[in-house]
Amino acid sequence: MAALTGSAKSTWASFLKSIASFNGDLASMTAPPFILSKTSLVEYSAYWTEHPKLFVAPAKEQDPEKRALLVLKWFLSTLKQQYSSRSEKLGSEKKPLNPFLGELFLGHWEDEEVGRTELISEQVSHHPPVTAYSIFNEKHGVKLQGYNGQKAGFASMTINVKQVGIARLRLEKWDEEYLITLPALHIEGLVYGSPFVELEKSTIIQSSSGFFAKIDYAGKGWVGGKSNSVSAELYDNKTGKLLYTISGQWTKELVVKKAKTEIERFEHGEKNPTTGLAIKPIGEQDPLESRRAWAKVGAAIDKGDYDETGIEKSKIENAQRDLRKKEKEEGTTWERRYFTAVDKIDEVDALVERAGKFMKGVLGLTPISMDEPAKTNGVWVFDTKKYEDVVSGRKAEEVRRAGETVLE
Ligand SMILES: CCC(=O)OC[C@H](C)CC[C@H]1O[C@H]2C[C@H]3[C@@H]4CC=C5C[C@@H](O)CC[C@]5(C)[C@H]4CC[C@]3(C)[C@H]2[C@@H]1C
Repeated sequence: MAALTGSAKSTWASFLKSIASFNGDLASMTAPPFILSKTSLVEYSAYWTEHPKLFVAPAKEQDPEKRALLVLKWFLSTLKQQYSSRSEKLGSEKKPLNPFLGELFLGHWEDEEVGRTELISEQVSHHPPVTAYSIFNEKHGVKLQGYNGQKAGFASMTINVKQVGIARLRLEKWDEEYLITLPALHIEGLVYGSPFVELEKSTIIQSSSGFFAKIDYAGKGWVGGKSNSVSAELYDNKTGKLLYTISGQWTKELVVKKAKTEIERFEHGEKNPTTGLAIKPIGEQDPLESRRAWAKVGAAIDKGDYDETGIEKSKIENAQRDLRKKEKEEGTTWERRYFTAVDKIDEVDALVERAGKFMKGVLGLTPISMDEPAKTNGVWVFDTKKYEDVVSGRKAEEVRRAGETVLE
């Protein structure tokens, strides 16, 4: 985005002042119009699998060590989509719409090689905002599910965001599960009115077959480093041996090494184009589906009519307030359509413990710990029974088959 001029500059300056008194809830901030996106945060779950072939590849590999490397490669390939695709498309990071409780984003990717990969994303909590998702490719038995929220702070003209929640990848064919933690990030470029995401600190991937990856993130401020730098190490839990490293920039090229020898380079962008997500035409969507629910707000944002944006947003927010009031009076709570909150997930706890032992015992690092469930109003799991009820009830197949528009 070109440097700000005129009124945009002054509104941005007052916006920056307002962030300084920021209370930690990103969604509550009223950002200047030009930074508003018409995309709701509930859509961001789709960034996990815009390369369906990479998502499914581990299921086809019978060697567990190579499978763990393929999962690491897939994970690293999602970072560019998750954290820099909006800057690339729109010129800077934008502020997503704050999803209302129960908001849905449903779609699928059709790939000639790996078939259909289904996406279900639901805003399972509004205070604090938490999105839960389930993404699965039945044909290859690959299932990703997870949930996430954000704890944000503001310091020296930077918004610091810690992600709460986890992602879990399950490979049915190998009866294998991977625990994936989420990177911390901060928003740079605020002072220029051109915000973008930089990742920081580190995350891990722990596989139930005994492989552990540690992924370190850094930006250009880092020892002569470049922006969007990443360095990952894949270990064998049993022997403690370092098997592979993958390093480079998560927005550009990554180099895979076995021990010290380079064995592969891979990158994204034109060489590895993403697959378009197919969603139902708005007219056929459920009223809770994001693009239908926010259609009038999106149209107002497209027109640049910020008064109308505000009016249409308030209609949605007031309807939500009335719903919450009614539930309170009736002593009911909103029925999540696809997800259920539980206190704990035994498989996850086992992977957290295994990772912690390896980090402390072999790597001399502070073990990871799970966020308290209260931070995300529970630990959210995809409820297959609820899903099947919806599918059978809705005969979703026929509706889905009726012409779909593939997005850009
Ligand atoms: C609140 C202040 C404000 O509006 O500033 C405007 C600026 C655009 C900066 C703040 C917004 O920046 C956006 C970046 C968003 C994250 C991007 C990617 C992901 C990964 C995804 O898997 C989960 C969600 C997450 C963490 C997004 C969370 C919301 C972020 C931080 C937006 C900020 C409001």
